[in-house]
Amino acid sequence: MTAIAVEKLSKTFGRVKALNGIDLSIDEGEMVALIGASGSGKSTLMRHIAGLERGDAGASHVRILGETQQKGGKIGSKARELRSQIGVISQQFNLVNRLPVMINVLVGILGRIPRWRGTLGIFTEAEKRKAIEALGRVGIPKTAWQRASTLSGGQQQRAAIARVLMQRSKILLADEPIASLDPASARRVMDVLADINSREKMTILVSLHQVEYARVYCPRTIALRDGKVVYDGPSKALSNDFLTELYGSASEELVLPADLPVESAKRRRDKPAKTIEPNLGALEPA
Ligand SMILES: Nc1ncnc2c1ncn2[C@@H]1O[C@H](COP(=O)(O)OP(=O)(O)OP(=O)(O)O)[C@@H](O)[C@H]1O
Repeated sequence: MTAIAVEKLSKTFGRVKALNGIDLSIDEGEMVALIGASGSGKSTLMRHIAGLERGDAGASHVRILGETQQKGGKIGSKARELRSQIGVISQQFNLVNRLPVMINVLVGILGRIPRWRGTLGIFTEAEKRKAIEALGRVGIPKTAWQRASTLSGGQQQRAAIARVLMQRSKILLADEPIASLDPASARRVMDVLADINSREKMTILVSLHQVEYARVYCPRTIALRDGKVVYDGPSKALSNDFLTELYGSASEELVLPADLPVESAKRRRDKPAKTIEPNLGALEPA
């Protein structure tokens, strides 16, 4: 089934045409990179797919899992329901710093439990166990009772991914998830995304500045320039020469990190990731 289908989507902010007739289709279970220089429209496209923004009036149509999310600049009647099928992570992590990691992860189920329970922060033992499992899945089960603010950037991003796992959404939109991370943390986050994609079959669209990560982790890349799709195809076909030609002077924005050990990252991706089993007894609050 098609997870994300975008037709003729345009978005104008004042005089800026942020999106200019975008057409794309992503099947369920794909992991696709979205690349482009700063200002090319990546975040704007993500926000439209997430249902957070309406496109210009016209012939546009955005469908999520076969259902209309917006059409001709109007939000569809199923949009709210569809929103729960889309998990979003971003460069900013969006965790509540003063709360324990566990509570931040449990926020992922708020859409599925009675509102009063969410408001009072009352979660069942089974829900808490699931949250710890999700933290185990992203490799940081022992951080469950730490304040979110005490985690490193890479750990915070993995906690944000655990929250999406709790949400049980079918699609994950990751808007520059590794932009503020050092290379080692960035690789760990990308490993986790690749693992979730292969094991949960979660559809992932991940925007990246660093083309090398797209090459290593995503079989397919969609490239934007000035709000238009200028490339949609296999990531391995994206040579530096091709990108320099495609982007001209803007290709400097797509710097390839020299220190990404491509081969070892590939080996890691091919190898099934280890799940760290949580030690529940050791994780009770002090
Ligand atoms: N809310 C807004 N109001 C006005 N202009 C906007 C708004 N959001 C985006 N834009 C403009 O739309 C264009 C695309 O922006 P967008 O943030 O989508 O690019 P991007 O590819 O995600 O860039 P970056 O890699 O720097 O995050 C830019 O020219 C930006 O200034």
